[in-house]
Amino acid sequence: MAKITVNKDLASERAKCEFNVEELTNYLDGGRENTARRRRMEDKVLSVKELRDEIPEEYLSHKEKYENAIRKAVLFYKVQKSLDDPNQSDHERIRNSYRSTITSAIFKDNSPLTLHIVMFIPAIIGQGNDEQREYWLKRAKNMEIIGTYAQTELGHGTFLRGLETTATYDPATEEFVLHSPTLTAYKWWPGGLAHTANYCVVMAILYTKSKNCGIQPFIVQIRDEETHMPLPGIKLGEIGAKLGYNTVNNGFLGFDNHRIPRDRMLMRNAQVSKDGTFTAGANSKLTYGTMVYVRVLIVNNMANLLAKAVTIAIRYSAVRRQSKLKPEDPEPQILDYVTQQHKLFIGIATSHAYSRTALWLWDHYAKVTSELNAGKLDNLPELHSLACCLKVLSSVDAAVFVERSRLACGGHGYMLSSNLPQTYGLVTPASTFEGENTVLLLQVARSLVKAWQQMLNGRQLAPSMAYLADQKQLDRWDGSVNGIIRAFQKVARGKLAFSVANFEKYQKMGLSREDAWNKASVQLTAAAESHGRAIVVQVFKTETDRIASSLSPPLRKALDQLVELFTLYWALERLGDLLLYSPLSEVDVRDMQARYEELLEKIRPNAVGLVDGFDIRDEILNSALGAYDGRVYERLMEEALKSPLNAEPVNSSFHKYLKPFMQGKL
Ligand SMILES: CC/C=C\C/C=C\C/C=C\C/C=C\C/C=C\C/C=C\CC/C=C/C(=O)SCCNC(=O)CCNC(=O)[C@H](O)C(C)(C)COP(=O)(O)OP(=O)(O)OC[C@H]1O[C@@H](n2cnc3c(N)ncnc32)[C@H](O)[C@@H]1OP(=O)(O)O
Ligand SMILES: Cc1cc2nc3c(=O)[nH]c(=O)nc-3n(C[C@H](O)[C@H](O)[C@H](O)COP(=O)(O)OP(=O)(O)OC[C@H]3O[C@@H](n4cnc5c(N)ncnc54)[C@H](O)[C@@H]3O)c2cc1C
Repeated sequence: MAKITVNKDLASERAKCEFNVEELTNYLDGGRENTARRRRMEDKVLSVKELRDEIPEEYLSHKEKYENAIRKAVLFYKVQKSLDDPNQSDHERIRNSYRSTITSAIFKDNSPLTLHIVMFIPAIIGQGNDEQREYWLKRAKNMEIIGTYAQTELGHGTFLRGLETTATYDPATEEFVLHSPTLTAYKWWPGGLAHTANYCVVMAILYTKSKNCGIQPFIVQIRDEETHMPLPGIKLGEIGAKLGYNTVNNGFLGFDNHRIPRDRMLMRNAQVSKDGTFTAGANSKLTYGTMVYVRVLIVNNMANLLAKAVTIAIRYSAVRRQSKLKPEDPEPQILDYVTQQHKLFIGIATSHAYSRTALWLWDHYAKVTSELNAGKLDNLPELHSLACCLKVLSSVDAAVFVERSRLACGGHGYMLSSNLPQTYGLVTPASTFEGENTVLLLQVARSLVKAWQQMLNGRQLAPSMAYLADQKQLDRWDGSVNGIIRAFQKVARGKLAFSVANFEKYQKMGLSREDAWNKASVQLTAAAESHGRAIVVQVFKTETDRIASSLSPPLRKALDQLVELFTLYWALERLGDLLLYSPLSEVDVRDMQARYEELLEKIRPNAVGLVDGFDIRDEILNSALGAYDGRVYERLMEEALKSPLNAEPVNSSFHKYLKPFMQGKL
């Protein structure tokens, strides 16, 4: 194997690291064996030369990008399938894949098969009855059919009860007639819908016996299995170029009285019998289950994407030298500027916070799902609320800290060859898809207001909201991490009390419940956000304490520093709230600021070790700035030379336009 020459600054950073990087990687993976398994899988995928791009994706046309993505998606699927362990349960498979970022080595802008894996198959599992699962899952898992999840319409994404696509049952033929009555009823956005999928789960308003029976899922064939032509009565296309996700093949779909057999309604929850009788499910919101599942997965996805961005930015900051700290000294590494540490170390801590939270949430999701399967629905509302608030916080924080990582790389962060802009393109839509963030915060607020009323009625609250019933004053600020967590809970409680009071005040003033809710909604979403912050900080601390207790002291210390940094960062960001709702004094604030700065200093020697610990290979980082060897300038030039414009010394446009223009002939 060729010897790698590592940039000397990066090499000396690695020599400084106080803990064992491999131990950190094992901790993140959940054990040495998991690290080994992940690496074996990466080795195997990366050994397939055809999965690499010869021409960087960014220089392909829109059409070529899609065709290239499909070529790789098929090959990638086959390699992955050959590595699949059939003895793993679905729960284990997903949990074990939480640290896998290998998809990024193949697609800078995501795969056109994502929706098949992430939503189509889970929708069949969650919404199909036993018979339907038996038939459709086999076909979907063997990739005999490719599907997507078609819910959003041109006119409605958030408000599902406002969807316009109808599925009207015709008992004479025992068929549903799918129809898009208006342009705004067209399905719009589903990934893979344009040219990839031949089936999809369509969410439509069911009408039977002339009654609106709410939104129900239908499995609908949209293309011929042989020719791939759209079926009669189906209008399909691609929605066009976007900020990111350009290889995901998002599409539109319209129905012109398209008929499907009765057994294509996914009937795990609600059913329509042959004569058109509708039987409702135990809870109509079980139909929204696929979204809850993906919201849970998104938390982890955000942690992984942020780990990528911050790895690139930290390594670059160790290599890049700029300006002067002291006139007599050489230019320092930009990582020595405390402002740079302030920009980036929080990204490392945030990725850790959400990867711990994501695992905690996944286990909780699995527990509640098995309860739901046994007909116990009590914990569904709390799961919905948790999935909403953690999806919101993780997507907002990831977008902020990925963009901050990009900005921290100066001009070079603007280059596509840094892979930071594309990474931003992958995180930012998560604030919109699977439930627009404000809307989801309002769902969280709704559950909090309900909990508040339950508390006033002396009823027990769901565990994640139990702190609301803690009436004890926080009479002394002790500044400890646990003390700050309690203060965050007080903030959430105080903001909720304030927004409930406002909501009630507006109603007493004569506003309808709905108008009062709307008027109080800025405060309500702020309370929901604070509730989410309190949960993330607490889960990060308790899960780190629980899992890291067996680690070596130096690694334990480094992880505790990240937990403390994360806690202090948010305390300082939310000073106004803490001053309002906790006994924080000016002296305490100054103390926190000093501790925060000390922490940056303590983390500084470990910064490169911490991102090395994420163990994200160069092929996955896909970045001229972030490669392990730190050959930043050489790689930037190598990538620049790949620009098609550099293939010839004089471009033909010179002769065609520039020259005649400069000579006054044009
Ligand atoms: C298998 C995978 C394994 C490995 C992964 C491998 C490879 C992939 C690699 C990485 C991928 C990993 C992760 C994913 C990352 C990225 C994702 C990729 C692509 C994303 C593509 C995007 C897809 C989509 O966007 S699909 C469309 C999503 N749309 C939405 O989310 C719409 C949002 N709107 C709503 O949900 C609802 O309209 C609403 C806002 C909730 C309101 O609904 P409604 O009006 O009906 O309800 P009310 O407000 O009146 O509330 C009534 C009542 O119901 C309760 N409620 C609401 N929702 C739920 C629910 N879901 N569950 C339970 N209960 C619910 C609500 O709280 C109210 O209760 P109360 O009356 O008691 O107050
Ligand atoms: C990259 C990407 C991939 C996607 N993939 C899919 C897919 O595979 N399948 C699919 O079905 N959909 C998909 N979607 C669609 C996505 O789910 C919707 O965009 C999302 O649910 C938001 O709906 P909307 O676009 O209609 O926004 P809107 O609901 O119109 O939101 C616009 C604004 O109105 C505000 N607003 C709306 N309702 C309220 C309210 N009640 N109270 C306060 N404010 C409100 C929002 O906060 C926001 O500021 C995808 C979207 C993106 C960006």
